[in-house]
Amino acid sequence: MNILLLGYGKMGKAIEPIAVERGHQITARIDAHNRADLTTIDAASVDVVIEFSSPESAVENIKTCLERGWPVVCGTTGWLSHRTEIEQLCQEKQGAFFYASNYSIGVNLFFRLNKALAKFMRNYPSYHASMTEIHHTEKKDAPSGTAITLAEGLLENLPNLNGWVEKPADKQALITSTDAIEIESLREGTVPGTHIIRFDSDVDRIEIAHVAHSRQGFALGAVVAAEWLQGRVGVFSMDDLLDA
Ligand SMILES: NC(=O)C1=CN([C@@H]2O[C@H](COP(=O)(O)OP(=O)(O)OC[C@H]3O[C@@H](n4cnc5c(N)ncnc54)[C@H](OP(=O)(O)O)[C@@H]3O)[C@@H](O)[C@H]2O)C=CC1
Ligand SMILES: O=C(O)C1=N[C@H](C(=O)O)C[C@H](O)C1
Repeated sequence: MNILLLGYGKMGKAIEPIAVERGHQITARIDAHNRADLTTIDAASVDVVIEFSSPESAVENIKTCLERGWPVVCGTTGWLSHRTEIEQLCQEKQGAFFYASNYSIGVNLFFRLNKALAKFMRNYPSYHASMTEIHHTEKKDAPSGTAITLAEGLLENLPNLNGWVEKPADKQALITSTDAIEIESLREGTVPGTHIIRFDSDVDRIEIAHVAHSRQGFALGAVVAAEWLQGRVGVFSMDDLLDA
């Protein structure tokens, strides 16, 4: 495949060697400085775009690619208030759009474990769910896209909860609102991505965690999604890929 890397920061640079190793070519590397090239590159020279840019630029980037007829694998987080708009454009253009808040297989297994645990905890209302996510200090959005997906998985399965809230930075202890999941976002060093789900009662705690050791898992997942998307039309997620 000929891949256009849209966003050539930490993720774009992690994706490139994996894509090449798997036999693909990088047609172009686009960042904020040469973004104008997106409209001039020969459309036929691109089989798929892998988009990891920034919350502020993702929507325009995706729209430009769909307008140009390019399938898009998007990993950028923090833009989902525009999701419906993008999905409608994809449908209108008969295009292909793949989105995941997290492309690593491990996190996608963890999403399923999280839902299963939530279902199990439904009958134990004395336990209250909360979450901590830890990322590197360059991360622009909070909570992480992955944390929001995890919160949605809990909310689907715990009817006594009515939403999620961000834990204020100056608050000491997590918990104890009974009807919302509190999400704590910590920014430390170069941490690639850690997510911890807790169920606390007055007497104990049940905890599950996913810890990424590097960006390799995210990058490999994005390339596999790009391969899978070839020849498909529609809007897709990791569940479509994993269950195919
Ligand atoms: N779904 C997943 O599995 C994962 C998602 N992410 C998400 O991916 C995104 C990118 O992460 P990361 O690579 O760490 O971020 P970086 O900040 O390291 O890189 C962002 C890149 O996007 C470029 N960029 C900024 N604005 C534009 C624009 N208008 N058009 C084109 N490119 C632009 C930057 O260019 P310049 O350097 O010139 O400013 C830079 O090359 C984040 O939203 C992050 O949360 C990250 C890891 C995994
Ligand atoms: O910005 C990051 O680095 C990451 N972002 C994604 C998110 O917001 O969930 C995925 C991963 O945790 C790394």
